[in-house]
Amino acid sequence: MRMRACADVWTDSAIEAAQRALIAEQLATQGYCVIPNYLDLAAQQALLAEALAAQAGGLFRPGAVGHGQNRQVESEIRSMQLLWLDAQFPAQAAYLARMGLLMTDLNRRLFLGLRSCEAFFALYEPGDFYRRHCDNFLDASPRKVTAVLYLNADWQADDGGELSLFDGDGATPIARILPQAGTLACFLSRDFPHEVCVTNRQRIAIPTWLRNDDPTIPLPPDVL
Ligand SMILES: O=C(O)CCC(=O)C(=O)O
Ligand SMILES: [Fe+2]
Repeated sequence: MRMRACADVWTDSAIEAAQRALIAEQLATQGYCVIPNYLDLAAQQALLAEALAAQAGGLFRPGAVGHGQNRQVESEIRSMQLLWLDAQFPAQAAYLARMGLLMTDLNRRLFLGLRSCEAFFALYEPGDFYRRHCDNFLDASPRKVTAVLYLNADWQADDGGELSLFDGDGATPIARILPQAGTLACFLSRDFPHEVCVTNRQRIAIPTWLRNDDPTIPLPPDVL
């Protein structure tokens, strides 16, 4: 039993290290990557259970777009609900810890200077969408890398809800990613305008930003 446990631990961390190396390589060469099965089934299901419990508790709030006085709930741009991750819950803590390891590795390989991470559950009900936008407009934002983890089992092409990535001028489609449970989509925040197409079924994701600002300066609680 001990041998077995050790082997499992070794295998898991070797897979994670290989995933981190692949993410770094593809961010360096093409600016984005898509990793199916980034999380194993148990970890996916634990995160989904925490998200659904929060939804049942009425903890999600409508998404808003913009900053400060321009901040608004803009249903033309985005229609969804969100809840910031909370490390008091074990599956969320494990996910954030894994993002911490990814940041460290990306810094070592690509010198990105990543220092903090923010992540939220995003809940899209049928008919919801997020029109084309950029997570880091004109490099003014500390968000350097966007990672999005999906939690939706058995997603089919006609369920809609794809993440579409566009080239820098926002005109040419580069990739369409199904929000399949366990898949991680990762891209340089400044370089890829993107949109969430209208979804035909409930769609839950964890958008995550890896940032290069100081984690000791608290983020305003409602900036998105
Ligand atoms: O859920 C996704 O696929 C992407 C979400 C997104 O672009 C965002 O929240 O900024
Ligand atoms: Fe985005």
